[in-house]
Amino acid sequence: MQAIEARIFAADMPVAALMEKVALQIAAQFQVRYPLVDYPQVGVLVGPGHNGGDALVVARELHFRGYGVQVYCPFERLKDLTQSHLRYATTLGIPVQPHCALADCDVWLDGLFGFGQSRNITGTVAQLIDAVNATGAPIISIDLPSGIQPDTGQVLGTAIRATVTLCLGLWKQAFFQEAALPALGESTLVDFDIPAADITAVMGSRPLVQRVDHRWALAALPLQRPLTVHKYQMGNLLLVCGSTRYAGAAILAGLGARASGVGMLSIAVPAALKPLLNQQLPEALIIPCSATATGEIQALPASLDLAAYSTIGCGCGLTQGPQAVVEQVLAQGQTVVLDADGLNIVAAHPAWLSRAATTVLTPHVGEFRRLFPAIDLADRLAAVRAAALQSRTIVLLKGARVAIAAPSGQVGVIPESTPALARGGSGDVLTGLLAGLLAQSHGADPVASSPIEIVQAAAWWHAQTGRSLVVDRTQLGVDAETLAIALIPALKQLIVANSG
Ligand SMILES: NC(=O)C1=CN([C@@H]2O[C@H](COP(=O)(O)OP(=O)(O)OC[C@H]3O[C@@H](n4cnc5c(N)ncnc54)[C@H](OP(=O)(O)O)[C@@H]3O)[C@@H](O)[C@H]2O)[C@@H](O)CC1
Ligand SMILES: Nc1ncnc2c1ncn2[C@@H]1O[C@H](COP(=O)(O)OP(=O)(O)O)[C@@H](O)[C@H]1O
Ligand SMILES: [K+]
Repeated sequence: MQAIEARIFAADMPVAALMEKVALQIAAQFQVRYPLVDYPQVGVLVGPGHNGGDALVVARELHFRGYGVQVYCPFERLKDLTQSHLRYATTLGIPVQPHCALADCDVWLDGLFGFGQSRNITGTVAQLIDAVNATGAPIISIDLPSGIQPDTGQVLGTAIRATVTLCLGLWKQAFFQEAALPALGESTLVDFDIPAADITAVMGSRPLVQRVDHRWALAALPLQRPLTVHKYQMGNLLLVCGSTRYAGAAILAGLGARASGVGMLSIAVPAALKPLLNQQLPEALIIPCSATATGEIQALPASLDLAAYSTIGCGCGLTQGPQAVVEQVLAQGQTVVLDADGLNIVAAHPAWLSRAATTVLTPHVGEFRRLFPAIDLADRLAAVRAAALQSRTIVLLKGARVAIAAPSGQVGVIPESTPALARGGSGDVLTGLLAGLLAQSHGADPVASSPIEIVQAAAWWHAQTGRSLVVDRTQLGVDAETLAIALIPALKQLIVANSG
């Protein structure tokens, strides 16, 4: 944004005019959300840079509209434009205080720091932030909550916990980092007509980090089958999963795969699980495998032709016993999705990931650390990209903001999700779902989506299904089986809601 802004100013857009244009929009949104009758007293936090300048323009507008405005500015040196706005506010009679003796305010406007923040916040400024947070009144942050590092989302010592954040122009990366989530509140983008040419000049035609939205995701799903297909052209998926100890993981991955619409589903499990799997998934071909005394897969049947499958999903509920099975699967020439114990096994054998075909790894943070111990997770987006580049695989990092990176360095983020998904088994559903979708992309459709687009679509669909279940069933009601069964009705709703 700094580079884009520099281009706009170099093209002679006056800095003050851009600030005015943006801040008037913020003032308008402020008045809609916090009308004068209910929120007559406004506290405005002003920083030394242009974030503070924005805040002062809003303060001036709110003053003219009849709000009681109190400005807090704990800085002596301000940028020139910010200083001008402060002088004018003072001449209008708006009270300005340096620090923390806070008046009773009904709502706060946070204009301390925006995208120019990088240093730790200390002293009076930190005290001011903590004191405002402690008031319990709503806080609107301009651009970013002050104290949030714009790229990594890390808290710089302390941070405003915003009720609403109005992000200006383009989403800053912090909005997709888990570290920032508690500070962001409801986040909205304020568009101020950045010329597309300036964005492209700085970011290229395709930004390296992108939000996965409904347009991308729905376009990547195989919603229209060719009229004359047969089942093997709509994906032939093999799941290798389960153990006596973790039988449910195999069922949940199977239910996820069912929702993908895959043409043919086979599931290799320890022989003892076959009746259970048959009962739960009557459409699937259950392949009984020899088992160890502790109920883990010992070996895949010698007669099983792994090359016949378009995709293999491996790892859910496997335990760490079947190492040779994971090695055998990765030695095949088709797309492999590796999850859970498949990841834990491969962490000790990274060379197995050197393969020509597509590999998708779906670690949560713990599995990620075992797989990529040298990669720092403080910046999740940078970390997932580094992992994809290092392993030459597609890496899906699970969590509150799922991030998916391809070996090209491209990263997609799922911006909306729900903590209701933080529950055993919901990852197994995702693995089955995305493996089933990937299997279909090797079918009859000549304009199939790329693997990363499909993985992103699966993660988006999974998260959206969680969100829609919360609406019907509260955050307590999103167990993994319910999630798997809800995938299709939720997809229907998503298609209807986003059509036209
Ligand atoms: N293009 C756009 O999107 C538009 C942008 N606009 C607005 O401009 C904002 C960016 O403005 P900005 O560049 O002046 O940076 P901003 O964040 O206000 O402050 C940086 C100042 O804070 C200081 N400072 C930093 N950390 C500190 C600390 N811990 N403790 C103490 N001081 C600290 C830092 O000092 P320095 O590090 O340089 O010593 C510097 O003086 C942007 O977020 C948006 O609100 C709109 O007006 C128009 C459209
Ligand atoms: N706080 C959260 N908010 C949103 N989604 C979450 C959160 N925590 C976990 N998830 C999602 O829930 C799923 C959990 O997967 P995983 O940890 O593999 O569970 P399991 O192995 O038990 O199935 C992942 O899709 C992950 O992204
Ligand atoms: K701010």
